[in-house]
Amino acid sequence: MTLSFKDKTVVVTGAGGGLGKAYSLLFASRGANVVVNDFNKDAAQKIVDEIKQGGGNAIVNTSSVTEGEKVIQSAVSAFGTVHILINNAGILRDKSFVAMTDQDWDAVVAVHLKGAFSCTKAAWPIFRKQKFGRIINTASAAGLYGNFGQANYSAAKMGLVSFTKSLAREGIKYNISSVVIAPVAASPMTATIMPPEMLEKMKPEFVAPFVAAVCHPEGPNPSGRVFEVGAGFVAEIRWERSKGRIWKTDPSFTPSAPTLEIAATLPSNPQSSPAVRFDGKTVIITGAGAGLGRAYAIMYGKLGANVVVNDVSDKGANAVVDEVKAAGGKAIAVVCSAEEGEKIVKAACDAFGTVHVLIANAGILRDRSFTSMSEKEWDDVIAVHLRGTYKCAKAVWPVFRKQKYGRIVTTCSGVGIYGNFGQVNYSTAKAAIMGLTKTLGFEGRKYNILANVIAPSAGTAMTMTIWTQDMVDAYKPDFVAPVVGYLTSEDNTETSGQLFEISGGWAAQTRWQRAYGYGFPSNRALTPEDVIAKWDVITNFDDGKATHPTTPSESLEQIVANFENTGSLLDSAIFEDSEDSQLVKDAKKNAPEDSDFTYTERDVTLYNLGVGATSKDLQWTYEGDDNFSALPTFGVIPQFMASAGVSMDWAPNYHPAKLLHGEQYLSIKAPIPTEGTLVNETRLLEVLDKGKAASVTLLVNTKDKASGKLIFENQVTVVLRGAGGFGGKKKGNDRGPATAANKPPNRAPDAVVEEQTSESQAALYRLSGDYNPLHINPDFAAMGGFDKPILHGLCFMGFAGRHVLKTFGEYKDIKVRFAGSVYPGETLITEMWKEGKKVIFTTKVKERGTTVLAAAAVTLVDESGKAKL
Ligand SMILES: CCCCCCC[C@@H](O)CC(=O)SCCNC(=O)CCNC(=O)[C@H](O)C(C)(C)COP(=O)(O)OP(=O)(O)OC[C@H]1O[C@@H](n2cnc3c(N)ncnc32)[C@H](O)[C@@H]1OP(=O)(O)O
Repeated sequence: MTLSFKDKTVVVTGAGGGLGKAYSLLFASRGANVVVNDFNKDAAQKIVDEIKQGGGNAIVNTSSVTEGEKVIQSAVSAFGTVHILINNAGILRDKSFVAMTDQDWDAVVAVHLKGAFSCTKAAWPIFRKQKFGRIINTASAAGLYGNFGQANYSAAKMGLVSFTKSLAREGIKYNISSVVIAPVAASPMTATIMPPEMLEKMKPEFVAPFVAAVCHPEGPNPSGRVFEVGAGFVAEIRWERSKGRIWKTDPSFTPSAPTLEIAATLPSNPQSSPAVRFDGKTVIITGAGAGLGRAYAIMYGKLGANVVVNDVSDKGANAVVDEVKAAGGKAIAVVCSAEEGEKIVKAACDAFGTVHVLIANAGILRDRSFTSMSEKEWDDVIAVHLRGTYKCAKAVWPVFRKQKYGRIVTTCSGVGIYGNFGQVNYSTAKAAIMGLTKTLGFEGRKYNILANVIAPSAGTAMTMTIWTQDMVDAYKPDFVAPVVGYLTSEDNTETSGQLFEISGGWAAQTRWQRAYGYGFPSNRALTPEDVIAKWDVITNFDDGKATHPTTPSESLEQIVANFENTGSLLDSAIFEDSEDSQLVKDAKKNAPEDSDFTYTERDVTLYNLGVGATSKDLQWTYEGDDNFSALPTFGVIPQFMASAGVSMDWAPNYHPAKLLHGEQYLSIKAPIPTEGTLVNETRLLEVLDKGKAASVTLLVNTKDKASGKLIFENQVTVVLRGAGGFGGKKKGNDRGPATAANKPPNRAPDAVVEEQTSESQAALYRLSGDYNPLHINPDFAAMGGFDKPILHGLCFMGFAGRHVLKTFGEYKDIKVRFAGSVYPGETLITEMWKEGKKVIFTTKVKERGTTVLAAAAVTLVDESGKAKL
């Protein structure tokens, strides 16, 4: 299936370069009408020109994304409607939090959050009416995990994650999907912060196909879900919550209560000693006039704190001040919006000298379906929650830094984590707070400032309207407060940048869980169809390989590792006729994703049989034999999947049926284990242009996984017939014994062994891991120019290796050139010449007189032929 976007109109914001450009070009190439939005008219025009030259339809739009109506109207005017909106526009104003200005904060929040809101809001009625709409929002690893120097950007980007989730819930009825991606791609924006070698590997063209795949009406429809995409790597990421802990919710539930498994039926919570206290500590709580804020204030009062009770309600704040005083604490009221962070912090310092703890708790609700949500309802919620949290954190930050102590708890919500119908504004603001807090967690460490974010559920004035009385009683704010108390105490010396869900005496940690995902080869173009073909892998959390990145750099690890992924022979046409075979599936388990190779005595026996050992040689075919061992040439087996996993697709005119094994060098560094787990390190050594053919040599070091001890070194050369003539280097480097000419001396051979292979030799040998159809499938062999399937090169090398072993004893290396092919059933004649520690040999096919192994030699462990490795 080739995805077409004919008759679809796509609006791409920030499309003048980078990702936006790649989206525009890809959608246009698949037949879509594209609105190339960018404030830079020339850049946008260039892209439109390029699209038109290619026969596509596109227009320029230069409106600001905060004027979404204008952006969407341009699509309607030119093309009648809009089907797909890609909210991609973004700016960076990176600064450490201490140096960040309100302008830096506001500009980033405006372009990313308000811009996405505004464009989506304008497209929404059109999507609803036509019952089709696809929205792509652009987050970032900085948003998912927080990032040093990006408090503004992390907040905005994380806000978009929940924006997407809430839109997904609202859009489902109208076939409007929204998906959020955290892309890693080179763009004019990232060019300022990444080295050129990395940028080269992170082409925006590796992100665009994913976006096209999920926007297509027949593509996967992962609405509300989050994906990390870059450098050919794609993985879904989702929330994962610990089972958590439950406390008995009686008066013993204090910040000093250690965790318990099951509490309700247990005695009161034991207390830590010394008990957590806040004597002499000043705690600011915003929105403390009622509900959660009030419960916190009273708890801190009881524990001896100076409490700064902030609220917009004069009455509420003063009543709580009285309650705190009654509970034993000192308190003042600061009546103002949480957005007036400086004022609150100044009042705290004036009254108590400094501040030690900030609980950013103030919030409002302006719930409304997205269709009816006004811009004011959006702005007000973002202002109180997000800007309020930012302003208070910002004001308290220099105080905390100076005294090298500070504890912050900010307030998210289950809605911010999971999204909710009718709360697009609230969920966005709440998630953005999470992004901000994670960044504060990073930036604060050095100054002993710990910042955590909580998602509490409690019966408050805000939830009263939607909860039953039973629920309100069971989920008292008092049952959230002790966890907040602990997190902001001196007892917490470690936990920072974390998210906790807390409710009714229960608390759990929530973190990202990322599917292991799929790495597409980073050396060839990715298509939307490729993405769809691997969808199950991209979204598989259940294969035991999911990861838990916690920082942007941990997130990048797999993405950067994919730079080296040049594809797999197993994924290319070479094995395509065996696609459904269980053998191939099993083989794939070993490589190339992880290059481990685990084997048992059964595998050793199977190999030995595959290269001609029989039940007459019990040491090779019976694991119960005292001398049971692998033949030395078994050393080519553990590395096979790793080297076969290197794609050759980049070679000009490459055809898998035309690939032949050209040479093999194996050096045995240690006695060969008869079972175990080895690990392979593969590296490209050489690509030569031999005129008609290309020759490619790889080096694979195979080590014992547990000890790291080197067991084998292999050098593998393949000849790609028909893939030469690309103007490459013709002569290779001298690689010592791996390239030695090994000419037989001018005398009759010292020994000769003759042995017939069986008709089923290749069928047996392939079970050791080389499932190349060239050796079993007559049609595939015909494509390669053979009348019938040929024997594996490594199989007849194994025969010859056994001939030398039987005649002259153990060797520590072997090198051969595959000079001709062998058909299963043919007779091999190995002629050998002993030259000191070396045995030079050649192998011929008796029936045709053809030399099939040339320039071949082994180095004996010892000249006597008796010594073992
Ligand atoms: C990374 C992947 C991991 C491994 C995957 C392996 C998958 C397996 O399933 C594949 C197999 O097992 S295939 C079976 C075993 N191999 C064969 O049957 C190939 C036999 N060899 C031939 O047919 C020819 O030698 C042939 C066709 C190879 C060359 O013959 P000609 O074209 O006639 O070459 P010639 O004119 O003599 O020489 C041209 C230049 O090529 C070099 N050369 C020749 N034979 C070579 C060989 N076997 N290996 C490497 N280089 C070779 C010559 O030196 C010459 O180079 P220059 O011009 O610089 O002197």
